[in-house]
Amino acid sequence: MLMEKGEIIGIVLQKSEANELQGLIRADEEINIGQLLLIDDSEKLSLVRVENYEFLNEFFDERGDIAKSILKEPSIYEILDMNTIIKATLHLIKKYDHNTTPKPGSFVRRLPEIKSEKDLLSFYGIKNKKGLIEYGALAGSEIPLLLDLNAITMHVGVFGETGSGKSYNMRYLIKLLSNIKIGDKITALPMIVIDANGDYIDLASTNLDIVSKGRGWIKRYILKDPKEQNDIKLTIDLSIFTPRELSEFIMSLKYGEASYNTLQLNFLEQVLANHDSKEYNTLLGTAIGIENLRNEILTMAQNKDIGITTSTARGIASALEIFKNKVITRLQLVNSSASLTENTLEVIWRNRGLAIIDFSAEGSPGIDVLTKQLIVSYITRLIFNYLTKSKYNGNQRFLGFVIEEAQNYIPSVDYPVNANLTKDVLVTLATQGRKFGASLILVSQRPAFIDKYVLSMINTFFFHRIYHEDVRYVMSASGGLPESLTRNLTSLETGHIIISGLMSIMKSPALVRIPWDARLGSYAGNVERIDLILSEG
Ligand SMILES: Nc1ncnc2c1ncn2[C@@H]1O[C@H](COP(=O)(O)OP(=O)(O)OP(=O)(O)O)[C@@H](O)[C@H]1O
Repeated sequence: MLMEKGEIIGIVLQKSEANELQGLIRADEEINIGQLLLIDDSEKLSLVRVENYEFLNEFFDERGDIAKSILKEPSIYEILDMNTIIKATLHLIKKYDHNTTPKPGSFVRRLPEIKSEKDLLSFYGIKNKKGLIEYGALAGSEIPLLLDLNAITMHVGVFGETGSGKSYNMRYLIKLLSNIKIGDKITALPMIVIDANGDYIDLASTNLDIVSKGRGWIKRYILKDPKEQNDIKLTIDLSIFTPRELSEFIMSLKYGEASYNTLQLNFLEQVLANHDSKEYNTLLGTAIGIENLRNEILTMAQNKDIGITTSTARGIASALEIFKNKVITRLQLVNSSASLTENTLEVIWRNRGLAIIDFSAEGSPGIDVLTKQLIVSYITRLIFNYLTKSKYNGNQRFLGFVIEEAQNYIPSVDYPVNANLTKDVLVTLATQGRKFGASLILVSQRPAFIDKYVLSMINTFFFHRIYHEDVRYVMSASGGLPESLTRNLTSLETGHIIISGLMSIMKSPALVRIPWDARLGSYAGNVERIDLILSEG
């Protein structure tokens, strides 16, 4: 390694288990679990991760006189401080051009200062940065973590409790994926973002320049009249769905998921199946079409041979009325010439575009979870169809699909949402999509509520601070996150993230900090200080 080495902050005491060292570190050194440090054994360098640490003091004996006098006499803290040291467990993750375990007495150093690209390459032991993007900085240093863009199709999870910084991280990732430098060119990964709370919509308006260097097409899809230049009214084409799926959706709107009457469901399915799927947009997408369908059903109920009662038919008719009010009259969601189609995906691809589907109360007033699922299901199908057709025609395409509040679309059995419409198609996209260039980026506050099978297909994890309840689940699903790191996930600071998995060139989990950038931080989810706002005006 050619670069300068970081400052000495401690020494290695002994080797404990395989790949684990015990070390002593200065007490005034700010270290964090998951942070990387360098071990210097007479110029043989190794990289280690802080797996655990504790403060030790030679006076520590709770029954001793000194302990008692500490409580009586605060000034003794100074003496105590002088005699305190950090004992740390360090996990070996990389040896630089040697194959020996650092001996006791080796120096523990901070990570080096990186002054040039050459330093960066030698730090990571690589020849060039092709396909790699710089992300944040390894904790306790200014060294960016390098992420392998080519592993993004192995799917990504961004998990953390409310307020842990997921949206900011996602905005940062979108910024990076919108400014990918390849040679002299700046390009971008084509992306569709399901924006649950309007945290990304400014990227299509006031903060467009953050993402526009590598992109030629940036739009926000909303469910109200578009007023801004880059706004598009979202409409979808129902002919992509089966009669069963549409019937389940319509009956669920009235009765709740899985609480509908199967007789009604089956009958509606049968009636829809009698029509050509091309008719669905007029039949279900217009007030007249729905009126005709209702009449068709009520008339059929008169015919005793058909075998449904008038009350069954009325139940269906009333569900259709609710569907009309919620989805057609209010949201005007259906149109045979939909505003988002496979052709749109081709436009997104060609322009390295970004489509933000705004589900916030402002962009889509009155939208419910079921209708969000219908839309996500529709988009997932478009993506799958588009990418598979392109690949079979010899044109490999790539598309990143960011889904916030992923538990609403691919819930685990413990989560009180069924998501019949989205779950299967998203599982298919996760399993097969990677071959065709689909990259799922799932964002959630509660990874424990995401379907285990889908979670097992995620190969890169960005862990923010998570809830205690999620720890066990995360350990089993993420595969390979060491126990002490996992336990520490519940107390991570906002802005600190443990990154593990295929995209991280480190290959081993590491603690990374993402710098705060005020412009990137100005978004809907950003919580203003209540005291400051109240004191204004
Ligand atoms: N890297 C960071 N450095 C400093 N502050 C940050 C950082 N990331 C986020 N924050 C702050 O933390 C707060 C919460 O961040 P953010 O909205 O991204 O959290 P979240 O996990 O998306 O929350 P929710 O699940 O409720 O949407 C914001 O007010 C933001 O200002």
